[in-house]
Amino acid sequence: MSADGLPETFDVIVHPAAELRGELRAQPSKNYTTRYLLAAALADGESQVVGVATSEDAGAMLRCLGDWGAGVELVGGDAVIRGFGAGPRAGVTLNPGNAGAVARFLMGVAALTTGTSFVTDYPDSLGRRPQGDLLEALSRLGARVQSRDGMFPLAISGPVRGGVVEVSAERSSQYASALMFLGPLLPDGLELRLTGDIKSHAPLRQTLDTLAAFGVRASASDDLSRISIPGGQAFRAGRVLVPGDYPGSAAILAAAATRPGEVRLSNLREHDLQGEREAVAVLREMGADLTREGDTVVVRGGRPLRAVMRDGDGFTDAVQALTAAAALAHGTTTWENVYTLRLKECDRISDTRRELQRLGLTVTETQDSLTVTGTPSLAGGVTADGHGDHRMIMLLTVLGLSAQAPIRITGAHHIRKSYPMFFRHLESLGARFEYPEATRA
Ligand SMILES: O=C(O)C1=C[C@@H](OP(=O)(O)O)[C@@H](O)[C@H](O)C1
Ligand SMILES: C=C(OP(=O)(O)O)C(=O)O
Repeated sequence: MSADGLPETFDVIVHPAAELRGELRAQPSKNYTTRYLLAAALADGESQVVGVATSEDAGAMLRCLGDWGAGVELVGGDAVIRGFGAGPRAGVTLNPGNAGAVARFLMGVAALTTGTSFVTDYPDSLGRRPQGDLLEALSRLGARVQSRDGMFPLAISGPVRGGVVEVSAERSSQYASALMFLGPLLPDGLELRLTGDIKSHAPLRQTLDTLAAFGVRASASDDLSRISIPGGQAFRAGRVLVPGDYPGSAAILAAAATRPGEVRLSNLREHDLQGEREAVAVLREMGADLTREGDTVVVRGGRPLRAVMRDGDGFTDAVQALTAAAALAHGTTTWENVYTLRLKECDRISDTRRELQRLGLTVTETQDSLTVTGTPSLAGGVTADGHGDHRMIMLLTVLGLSAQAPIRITGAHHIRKSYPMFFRHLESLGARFEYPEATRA
């Protein structure tokens, strides 16, 4: 049994829910947890990260930082980190599990060491995601890199001095974020030139925000194509509070909007750099009744929804949750500029099309867009593949709550990558699930 009281691996059977009603506190942000933990480890001295996520990705970051020599202690819901400053241990093999952001951020910092190796126990997911753009930038800075065609397993050795370097931001913003954690600790700092059509601006701003929270100076052009980080700086140990998580909460909001009832979701601050905050506005544009009372979003669900047409890049980790709402709306929704969804835990364009078609929906895709025609009456009664992807599992779960017959989702334990209490949270709102033995690894 895990902390959520569920078996180690399981499928989930989602039963239709007549209504969802109650109050929840949004879980801690995934993106801020990973950033604050890393920044705390890069500081000399002891930092307190208050209210850290308990997901597998947070666990992966804690494990890797410990392996590199940081002191890691969990006290209640907080992490107390004794940092290694600019000196992570050399000759260590890190395993970031299936956590893309964790892997990339650590790969950047690895250039401080005289050798760090990276392996993953998710060869079919993280093992297939591209790392070449970051490896290229590191090697241009003078690091020695080895990889399997730009993918895991890989090895990185410094030291490097810094200077001007280009990095592509077309496939992921995580490569540039990785270099932003490295830059302040290099003698010459980094002058980053982000090339290509820059994707995921919001996480880049979260990285800048994190540097500032740890006393690191950095400046960026408005379009983020130039980021300047003076060298010879130190991360300043301190106490930081992790805000609520918008990407995971987007799935709760979508569920609440598509079922009758009333759900209050707290711990979602209005002024926040998480791009997935936009899920609130998108659901409103679809016709859902969402109001805000301070940090609480109140959803009065069950109103008919209508399709929208949106550039989805600004809220990349909420696209799948919002696709569930779109699949239950009148009309045809298109998410444009979402090519990078193909490079996440699964191909979130083609795999999503396949799963929605299996549920009887009309879905089309282009290289960088996904289009779904909604139906107010979803039959259900099928088994859908979770593709080992937490956000696919969230999407299918939201649909199951509105279907006429139960939906089984395979490999549903992968929800723990980012939102271990997802099913428990929905149960507290009145949803009903069964957790049979997993039929997918
Ligand atoms: O920097 C981060 O923490 C993240 C950046 C985004 O990735 P991309 O930059 O690859 O879009 C996002 O999808 C991921 O979940 C977390
Ligand atoms: C893509 C995601 O995470 P990562 O890139 O960190 O694996 C996500 O959380 O949806």
